[in-house]
Amino acid sequence: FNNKKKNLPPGPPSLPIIGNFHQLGPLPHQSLWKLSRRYGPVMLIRLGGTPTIVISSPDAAREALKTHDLDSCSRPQMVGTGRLSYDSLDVAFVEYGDYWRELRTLCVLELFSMKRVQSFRYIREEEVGSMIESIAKSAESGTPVNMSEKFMALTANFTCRVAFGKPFQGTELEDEGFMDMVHEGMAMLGSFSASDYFPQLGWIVDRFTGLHSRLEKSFRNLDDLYQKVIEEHRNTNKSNEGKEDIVDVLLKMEKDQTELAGVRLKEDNIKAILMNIFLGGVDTGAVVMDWTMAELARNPRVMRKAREEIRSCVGNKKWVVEEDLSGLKYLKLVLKEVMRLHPPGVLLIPRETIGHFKLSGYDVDPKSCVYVNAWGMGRDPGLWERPEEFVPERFEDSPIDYKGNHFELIPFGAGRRRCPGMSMVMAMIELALANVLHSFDWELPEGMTEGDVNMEEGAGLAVFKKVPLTLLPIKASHKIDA
Ligand code: HEM
Repeated sequence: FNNKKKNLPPGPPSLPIIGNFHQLGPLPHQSLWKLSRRYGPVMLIRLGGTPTIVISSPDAAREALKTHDLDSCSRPQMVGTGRLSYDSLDVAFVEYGDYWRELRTLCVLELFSMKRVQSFRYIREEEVGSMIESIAKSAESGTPVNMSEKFMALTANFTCRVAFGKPFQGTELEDEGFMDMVHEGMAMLGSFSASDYFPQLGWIVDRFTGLHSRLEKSFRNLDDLYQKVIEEHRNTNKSNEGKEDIVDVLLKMEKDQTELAGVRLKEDNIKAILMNIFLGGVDTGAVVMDWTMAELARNPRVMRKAREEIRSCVGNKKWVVEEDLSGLKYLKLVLKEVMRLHPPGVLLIPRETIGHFKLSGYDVDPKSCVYVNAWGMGRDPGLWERPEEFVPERFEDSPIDYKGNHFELIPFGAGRRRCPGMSMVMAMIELALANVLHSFDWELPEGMTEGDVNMEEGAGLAVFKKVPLTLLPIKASHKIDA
């Protein structure tokens, strides 16, 4: 009766019990985009018993994430995210409240501040340097490079050094299977657990399908890893003025008896924050670089133009350094175009509504789940000319950027839950790509043409290239000073 009085958003009919689950398919962002072409930019579906609003237009996204920011800024509490965040002690998946507000402030001011990003500059330069040197070996022997692997190792090394003070490659982190743990953790965060949607009986399904034990195993592996690193930090009396890693900062806060929402910060809070850094930072940065090189390999004109800009700006210097980056205008346009076509978090991180509000004239109830289809908006022919084509010039005289103010391009989200790691990750991505293009010319492996570059997407919390990208590096023909 109540629903009859409400003006609910349109949406596809749903089945009893499962709702619209059967319509999600292996790549839900693509299926939801197709459905929203039919039902409109504010669409209501049901996932099990959860009403879910799917937003697919910049106007509706602005309304939800800016006008009604406070009403839509919580997160749904899920089994996977709850377990891996030590019962919601993290910043990304915890529901809205005092704890989130205080932890978020701490992240913005302390952990991911510009000052902190700058303090990690030497790590970015060293890690990009070692990646370029390892690619140079393949160039010398004429061997194609698996770029997807290279970028993943780069972001993993960078993130481990930033957080733990040591890289992942060549340390026990590599031997203990750190990368597998991160990927499994990402899979668990992105998994659809039956308990989330069918509270009464879902747990039986989760036990039957093995999801429950997989999640427990993933939690235990990650927990052991954090524990070891925390103990190592406690046991070494290092004086690392100016070279503090994130664990150092968090342990200092614990020692200073820092409180979050009236509760003292403890080991579990530290571990939950580390989870956000690893599971938020490793895959996302790597997939952006991977998609960039794939698009450049398919579009030699763009590759040439980006490379020429870098080389004319940097000249004969061996390395592109951070001071050079502000001059690389075209590279920045290339990255906007990559974020348009390949935002890693295709549906952002789901929100949960707190209060009732009207969205484009429709009623949205509290406790509804909200997905924003950033991927769909990036490919909407009503918003972009020839949307499937890779044309960085479209941003040339446009004010649009990806920082959360232009709702047609929001790979980092918008509003109060916008990504706090943006500056940290973009500094790494720009430096790495600029050096990759400066040091080498890139060719497709023998027998391949531009049209053969596979652009299929693989399902995951960060949507990756299904087929890894392999390219042949040729040492740059221009003279580079040693
Ligand atoms: C290209 C790389 C990245 C992309 C595309 C990305 C994207 C996103 C998105 C879409 C959200 C949700 C925003 C919203 O709900 O409006 C988010 C949240 C978040 N991201 Fe990122 N992210 C990236 C890298 C990182 C890195 C490197 C870190 C940490 C070092 C990080 C930490 C976080 C955290 C902690 C949140 C939760 C914020 C909150 O709920 O208050 N992200 N990110």
